[in-house]
Amino acid sequence: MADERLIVALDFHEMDKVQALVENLGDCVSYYKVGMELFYSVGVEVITYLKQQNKEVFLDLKLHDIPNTAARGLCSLARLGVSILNVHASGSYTMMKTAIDQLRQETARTGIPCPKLIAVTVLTSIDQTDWTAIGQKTNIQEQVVRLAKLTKQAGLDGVVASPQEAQAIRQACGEEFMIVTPGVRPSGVATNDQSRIAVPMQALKNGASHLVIGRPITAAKDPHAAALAIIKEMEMVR
Ligand SMILES: O=c1ccn([C@@H]2O[C@H](COP(=O)(O)O)[C@@H](O)[C@H]2O)c(=O)[nH]1
Repeated sequence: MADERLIVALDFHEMDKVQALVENLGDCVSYYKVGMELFYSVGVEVITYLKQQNKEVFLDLKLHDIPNTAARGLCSLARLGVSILNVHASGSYTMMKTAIDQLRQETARTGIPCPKLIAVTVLTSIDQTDWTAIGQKTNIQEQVVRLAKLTKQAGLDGVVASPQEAQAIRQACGEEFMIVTPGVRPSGVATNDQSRIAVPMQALKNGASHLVIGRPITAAKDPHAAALAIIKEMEMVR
């Protein structure tokens, strides 16, 4: 049976690959993430398909723009009926506050269910070398916690962060705050371009509310078996 804390990233650009994977995983996965590759290739069709399959959708387009543009973009995306949308926290407190206020007003006005809005802190692919090269002087964890607190103050529902920072965010932002963690790799599986990683059990122990996992499932020889093994590991932490 599905563990609602697992979100599988559908990083494909063809609908037939999406359909094959969703059929293969069946009832063991109830939540999918649609990112730029898939949405820019296929568009709304993939959201319609996943909702027809009774799946929840995290539409991961990571908006990063001036407050009005980001907020209006989110209001347009909310019409798709997805469960989670996101922005970059580095877009500023003002952008996040404008975004959540307008999203709540617009969904209340139109009767559309309001999606959760979360903010990306520091991408899980970024390591200390990348971090220093873009001119950052603080350590990554301090910056992640700073952005998580700002996200909470702006009124958003949670953040995207690495499992390595989940414990510090949980302490700073409380039990109700969503902590969605990509950068999850079962033991012995390729890390690919991820840097700040943890195994599924550790991510949950650190306080993650949801795990986003793509290639360890989608690129596995047997995706169904890979998903079941991850779910079994996750079930050890409740
Ligand atoms: O900081 C971030 C934000 C988003 N992602 C997304 O999560 C998945 C991870 O896929 P894997 O194949 O498990 O690495 C991917 O869609 C990213 O765009 C992230 O990895 N890190």
